[in-house]
Amino acid sequence: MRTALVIGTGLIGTSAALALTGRGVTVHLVDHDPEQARTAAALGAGTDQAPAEPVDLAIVAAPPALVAGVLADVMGRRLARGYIDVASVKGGPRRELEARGLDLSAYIGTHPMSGREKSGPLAGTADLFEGRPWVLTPTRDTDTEVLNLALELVSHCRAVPVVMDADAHDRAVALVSHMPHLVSSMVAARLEHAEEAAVRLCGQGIRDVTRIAASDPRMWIDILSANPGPVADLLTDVAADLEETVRALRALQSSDEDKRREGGTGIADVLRRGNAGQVRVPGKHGSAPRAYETVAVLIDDQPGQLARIFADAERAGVNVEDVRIEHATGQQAGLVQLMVEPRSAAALTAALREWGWAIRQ
Ligand SMILES: NC(=O)c1ccc[n+]([C@@H]2O[C@H](COP(=O)([O-])OP(=O)(O)OC[C@H]3O[C@@H](n4cnc5c(N)ncnc54)[C@H](O)[C@@H]3O)[C@@H](O)[C@H]2O)c1
Ligand SMILES: O=C(O)C(=O)C[C@]1(C(=O)O)C=C[C@@H](O)C=C1
Repeated sequence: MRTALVIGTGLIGTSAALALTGRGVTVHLVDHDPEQARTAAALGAGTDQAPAEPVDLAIVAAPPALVAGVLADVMGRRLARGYIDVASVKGGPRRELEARGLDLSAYIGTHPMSGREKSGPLAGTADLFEGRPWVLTPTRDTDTEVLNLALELVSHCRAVPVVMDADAHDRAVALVSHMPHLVSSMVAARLEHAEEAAVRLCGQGIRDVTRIAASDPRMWIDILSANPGPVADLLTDVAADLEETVRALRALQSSDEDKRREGGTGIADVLRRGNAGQVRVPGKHGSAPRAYETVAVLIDDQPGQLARIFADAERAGVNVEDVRIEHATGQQAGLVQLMVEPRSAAALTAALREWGWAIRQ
């Protein structure tokens, strides 16, 4: 691929454009708000000048409800050899395009399974998709050349291509993205009117559970409106679990010993099933989750501290597999948790301690 056109230069469009530009592709950027395209261009994602001739691949990264209309427009103007969108839902946009009577041989619906709770070009990063699944939904009518262009994009973004049927995709993301998003919002909603004395105690647990609740509601209304059935079915199952759990907790309040035992069994059951589901969440690069050991380092909230820790880990010959940072409330300090292979943990701890880092258990 030599040239691409990104339409919608928000978080996803800018991230893809940054990755493509980094691999030598000439990327043209357009947005319904020209200021967003200018910002993406200023970040090094490409040029906001229109292409003089059709590009190899047009990537539509507009909000889900607008995707079919934008695609129909760019396909009608023959702006590219191949067309993809990156919307979080796949069945609806395809049906809308079919209803418009368009020839869809040059189109593939796609969905990178990576994002952030932040929107706009400033949130974009070239490595956003690295190691993440990127779903492609070709049909038997799809041009091979267009499928190859889409695969090249996925490869430039260092993502992992996964081919699926559009409706199967929508059912799958209802489980792994859309239902969890609503549950996160519902947990976060409990905090809206909570007492400050409670809210100030927020630790990492609630941060993990509520991060995605900070996402743009307009985008999520589009997503959920395009996939209501599968999400409602899953929430019905969650509601049944909630009911069981409330019953078990009430039983734990009982003065009757048998009832308390029953309650304990009910709670243990939901926690056990949670463990069993959680271990199925794939680890980094889609591989099976691995047990890493954590080396925890207390740092001052000063510029450059993180870069120095990573440089020291490299100096110690240890690969950091994952990292998590906890900011201590009201203090200029943070706890950096470096996840490493168990066999490297002792060596890294010793090296960092020797080089003056404050190691915490
Ligand atoms: N945010 C995520 O985590 C995530 C992850 C994977 C896929 N997606 C999908 O990617 C797409 C973009 O999401 P985002 O998070 O980048 O949103 P965003 O709000 O950051 O960016 C969307 C951009 O589209 C522009 N836009 C709106 N209408 C347009 C139009 N008619 N023509 C051209 N541009 C238009 C907006 O001005 C904005 O710059 C959505 O379809 C979303 O479902 C999002
Ligand atoms: O990590 C996040 O912030 C996301 O919400 C990303 C996430 C997800 O659910 O994994 C959200 C919606 C997208 O369609 C794809 C990815």
